[in-house]
Amino acid sequence: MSQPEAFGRYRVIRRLGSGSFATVWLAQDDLLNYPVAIKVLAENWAHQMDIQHRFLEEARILRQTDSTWLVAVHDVDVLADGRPYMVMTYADQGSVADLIRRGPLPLDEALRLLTEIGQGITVLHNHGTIHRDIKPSNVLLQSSPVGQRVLVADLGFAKAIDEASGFTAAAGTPGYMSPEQSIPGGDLDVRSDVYSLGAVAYELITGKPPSRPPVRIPPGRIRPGLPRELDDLILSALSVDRESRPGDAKTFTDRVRAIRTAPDLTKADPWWRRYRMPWRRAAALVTAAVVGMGVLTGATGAPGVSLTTVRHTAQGIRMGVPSVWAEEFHTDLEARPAAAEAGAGPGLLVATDTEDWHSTEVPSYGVYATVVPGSRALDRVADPDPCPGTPDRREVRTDSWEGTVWDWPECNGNGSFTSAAVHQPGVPTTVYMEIRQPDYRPDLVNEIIDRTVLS
Ligand SMILES: Nc1ncnc2c1ncn2[C@@H]1O[C@H](COP(=O)(O)OP(=O)(O)OP(=O)(O)O)[C@@H](O)[C@H]1O
Repeated sequence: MSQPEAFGRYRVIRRLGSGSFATVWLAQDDLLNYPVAIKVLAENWAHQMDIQHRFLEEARILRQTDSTWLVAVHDVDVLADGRPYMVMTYADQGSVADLIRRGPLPLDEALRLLTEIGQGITVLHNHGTIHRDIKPSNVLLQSSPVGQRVLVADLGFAKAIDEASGFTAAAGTPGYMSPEQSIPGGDLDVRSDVYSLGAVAYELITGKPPSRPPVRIPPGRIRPGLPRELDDLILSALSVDRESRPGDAKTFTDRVRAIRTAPDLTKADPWWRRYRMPWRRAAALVTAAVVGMGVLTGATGAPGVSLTTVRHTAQGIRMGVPSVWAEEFHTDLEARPAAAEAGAGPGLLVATDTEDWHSTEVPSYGVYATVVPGSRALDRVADPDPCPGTPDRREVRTDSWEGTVWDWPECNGNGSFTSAAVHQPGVPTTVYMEIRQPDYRPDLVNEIIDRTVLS
């Protein structure tokens, strides 16, 4: 759409962006000398009555609710060609999605934003409306004399609560929408929005949206040191069973507020979290802070590979991991069933993707290690079939370690998979390891085992 000169008395300045149904323009109200955002329904939708109805319904809800926490609609009108438009508050500071992209937010700021978003959704729930598409890009930010203000926007999917309990078409954004929203015909209530609030909370705090439901990894695993109540609240909001979620946006928001005002909150945020920096650097600092990390470069038995030493003090284990794999870590990952049955506790994982480590259908490269009491043979601790086919079996014997290794040089199209059970000569403690590599290198497996130290 080329830039129009004006919509009524509003002089167009520039395009702010386009979504699936509309284009939004920045314009100036010359009469009141004030900037506004104007959302115009796209031409190809303007003659579809249901879309036009939904567009006007969005404007009506925003006009009727008239809340500090929601984008306000000042006016609606129709262009000569039949396209309706609405005149809204201009959010001059982008969206929460832009903010998250810039790096981790200090915990207090993340919780402030979450409280304000929750207040906006509470206003909608009190009005009898379910938003159905809460996500960081639909939460806008506006500067105000008292600082930055949240404006919940984009009610294009919003629905009256009493209509939503009957047949409801699937709508929402994957990653943020509740499991029941993806079922066409499913009946919805305000707890679908509570799920999305949980997903936004997860992303505000960790920098990434939660995995597909069921979500099992608490945000505190990714950002250690969070108050326990916050982990519990976010995981409960993300429950597949909506009975286990907080009952509505107000209940959720009240709990966020209580966590935010608890006296020891600042202790949960180490000094370096109070500064903005790219997520990757912050993640490296988390690794350093929690497991203790040093980088070993130079001569290693595996040429061309620089190893990062990671140490997990509580489990008394130290490992060398190729630095390029040391992107994420998990200090407490449950072992696979066979190792767990043999007595293995949760172990240390350092990998490119820690979320789906146990699925060999998903690419992830790294090392997992856990300790099993006693001298255990590999076939007593390793799953026999993490990958299709029969593994290559070999024995390892170094100065420090002896044991057995199974290698699947090619596993489900996602590189190689190695299981190993090793112990120090004469010491009745077994280390069970899994190593996943993009290209199979047995010399690197040997190197990783050789450098592992138990204390
Ligand atoms: N009131 C506003 N002030 C400033 N920018 C806005 C405002 N409303 C929308 N925008 C921006 O305009 C763009 C288009 O918004 P729109 O709501 O049409 O779609 P979207 O949310 O990006 O996508 P979709 O509707 O497909 O989910 C977005 O970049 C949005 O941030």
